[in-house]
Amino acid sequence: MAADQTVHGVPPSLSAKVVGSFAYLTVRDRLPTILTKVIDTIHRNKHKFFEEYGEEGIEAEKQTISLLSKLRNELQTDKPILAVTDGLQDTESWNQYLQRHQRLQGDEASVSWFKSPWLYVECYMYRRIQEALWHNPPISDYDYFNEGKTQGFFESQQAVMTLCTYLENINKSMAELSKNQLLEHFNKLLQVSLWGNKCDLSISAGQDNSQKLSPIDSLSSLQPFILVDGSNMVWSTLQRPGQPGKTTAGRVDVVLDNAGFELVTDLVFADFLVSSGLVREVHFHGKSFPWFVSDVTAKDFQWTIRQTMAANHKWMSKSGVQWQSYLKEGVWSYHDHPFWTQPHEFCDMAADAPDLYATLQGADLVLFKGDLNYRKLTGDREWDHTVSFGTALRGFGPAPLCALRTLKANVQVGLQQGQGEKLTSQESDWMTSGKYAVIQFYSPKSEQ
Ligand SMILES: O=P(O)(O)OC[C@@]1(O)O[C@H](CO)[C@@H](O)[C@@H]1O
Ligand SMILES: [Mn+2]
Repeated sequence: MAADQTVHGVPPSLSAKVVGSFAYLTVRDRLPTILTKVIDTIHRNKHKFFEEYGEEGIEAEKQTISLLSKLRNELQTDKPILAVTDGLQDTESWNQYLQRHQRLQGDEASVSWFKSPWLYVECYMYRRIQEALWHNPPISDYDYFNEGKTQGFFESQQAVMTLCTYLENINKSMAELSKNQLLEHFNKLLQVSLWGNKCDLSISAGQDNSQKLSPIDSLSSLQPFILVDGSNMVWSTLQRPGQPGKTTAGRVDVVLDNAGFELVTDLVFADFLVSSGLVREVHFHGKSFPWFVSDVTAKDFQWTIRQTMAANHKWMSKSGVQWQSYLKEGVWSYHDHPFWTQPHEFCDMAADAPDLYATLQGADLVLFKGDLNYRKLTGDREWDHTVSFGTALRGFGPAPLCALRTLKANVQVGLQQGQGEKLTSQESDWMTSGKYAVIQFYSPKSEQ
């Protein structure tokens, strides 16, 4: 697919080649800032590497920083995108993707940071950071974003306690709840998970943006900022009125986004789905290495549950213990397929990661958290706002799905006629401020 023109009705990819665009400002300003913070973090932890690995640790720190400084220079001087040179399992896939773009864009020189699709170069930066660590074994498994993710969790403690208390009050009266009361709690916790996505360290280039306000009390004031609300279709997808051979509750897959408070909101929602009997099992999908500053890795997932268990707060620790046992029983499971840390638009998944596509086809509902997932669902292209979500998905539809996203990039589809123009006239940055959100549902069945 040519990246910079409308072909067969598919518009161009967002790109930094458009001077002044959000993609341009991200590649010019925010990505170098994030990269510099990674370099500073590694340099600041030099003593830890020495304590743990002696001189080898010091040498590894030095070599890593030199590789990352070279990467930053490539980025800032718009050099050609280079092949990945490490031995990770997805190296071949990344280099095939590069060759695909080199064929599309004509030659190697034109596949550069400011001339290629924004989605590609932003994902590529995070993969090159991992490559630098991979080349320096003593510190290869160091998580250079860990400090920001753990700080985000600790700074949100008040909100976490409020949320776990709210969950406990629901769970202890679950048997007496009417269907309407259940629906009310469902909608509230779905929206808490939606707004948890505001806590994203990539958009803030690492600046703290933990949850300070009560996640429940602030819902009504946030309601007007939900631009598309498909909650009712999410709810009805989970009802199983005598579906042939499917009397038991279903399976929900959650494609996670950020660690910290957002992850807690996802765990609380998943707890409610199981404890209410709506859902039999939940599969969580995270990232296999540090990604977009605050995205969840396996270590973050386990750490967050352990921290919640160990909290000096009755309902937090009760929740953490429950979550640990869900994992042990297999009611919950955690997966981290390499595809989630590759640059592909999701319409490529069936071809490029058929095993993952088949896994998602086993779900009754797939929730996609956050902005990057939304960009990949819609291909990060310059769609008109009134194009339907189904059109933008371009055939991606392993199961009924719902995007829970606060808007932090200038791609948004499925709006009413005039809705985008009205928002632009009121607030020019409505697509990138993180103030607005969508609960956007799509079912492949509805298209048959
Ligand atoms: O997926 P998330 O965590 O909600 O957001 C990811 C993000 O911060 O990174 C990109 C900007 O650099 C945008 O996709 C978005 O702003
Ligand atoms: Mn993220």
